[in-house]
Amino acid sequence: MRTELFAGCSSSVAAVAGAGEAVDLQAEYARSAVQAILDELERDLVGMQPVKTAIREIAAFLLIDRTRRKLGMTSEAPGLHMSFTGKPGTGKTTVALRMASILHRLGYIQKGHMIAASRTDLTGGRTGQVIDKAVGGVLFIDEAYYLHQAAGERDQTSEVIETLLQAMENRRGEFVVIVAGYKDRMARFFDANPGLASRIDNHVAFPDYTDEELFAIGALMLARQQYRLGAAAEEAFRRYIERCTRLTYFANARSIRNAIDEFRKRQANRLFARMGEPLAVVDLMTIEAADILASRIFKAYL
Ligand SMILES: Nc1ncnc2c1ncn2[C@@H]1O[C@H](COP(=O)(O)OP(=O)(O)OP(=O)(O)O)[C@@H](O)[C@H]1O
Repeated sequence: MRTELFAGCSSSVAAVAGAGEAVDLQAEYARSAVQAILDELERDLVGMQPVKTAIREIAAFLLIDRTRRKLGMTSEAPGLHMSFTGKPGTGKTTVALRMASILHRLGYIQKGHMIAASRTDLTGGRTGQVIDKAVGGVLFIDEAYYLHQAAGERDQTSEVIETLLQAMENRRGEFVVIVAGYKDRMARFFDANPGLASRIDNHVAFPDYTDEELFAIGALMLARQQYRLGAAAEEAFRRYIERCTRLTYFANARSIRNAIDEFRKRQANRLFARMGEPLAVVDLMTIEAADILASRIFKAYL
């Protein structure tokens, strides 16, 4: 039954030029240097296992596709456009940047840069210019559903989507679009824009971080800047996270980054008040519990 279905297709091994050759996938992989980016992703970003797995799978697919092409095997060009869904601060922009490097190293885009554009950057007849800038790289559109706006603005925004779709068609292979935003709003946006939805082949969901992951992200951010948490500060930071995640404007890792800046400022003021006393390196490095517990978050009724 299956052979009948495929009758007429030259899908036999012998039909491939160089069929006897063995492919050294390891060497192909090493040459692409994609492993380095995946390792960096693993090292620099806490948690996000489903995202890391999805990126690894996309990279594997593209590597195999490239290897097949090198051997002259036919296959349709892979769809490279992507959608990243998740709440604010879950790492979508950060991963999009890494994705741009992966696509570049595998030869799917010429330069590997990323242009981040919001609705304001794209409206007012500017879509073409933005696309020109993105050529050779990735066009990252955060909160893409704002392109689908209230009736009064519909003309402007539908023009953006039309221009984008035209460019995705006519300039295929020249740039990659990554649209990002909240999962439910993106789903509605895709429903309303089937033309765009049908051109996006890769969907990656970014989960919220657990409190433990947020703690590890904070510790990593501090260590990168040569700070450390004093013994009692660890507990204070955990309490901070517990409260922070309950705020309506909580934005995952971004809130943690802001918190760290806040702690650093308080530490600086605490040390400044000790003017005249000698300061040890460890003093300059240490965030104490007091630097955290003075946060407004502990005063607000939560
Ligand atoms: N898993 C992680 N480990 C370490 N740092 C992280 C992680 N996720 C995000 N960050 C850091 O948190 C900050 C916010 O991340 P990013 O801007 O990528 O989020 P986003 O999902 O694009 O947010 P938004 O949708 O609001 O733009 C960045 O400084 C990023 O490096």
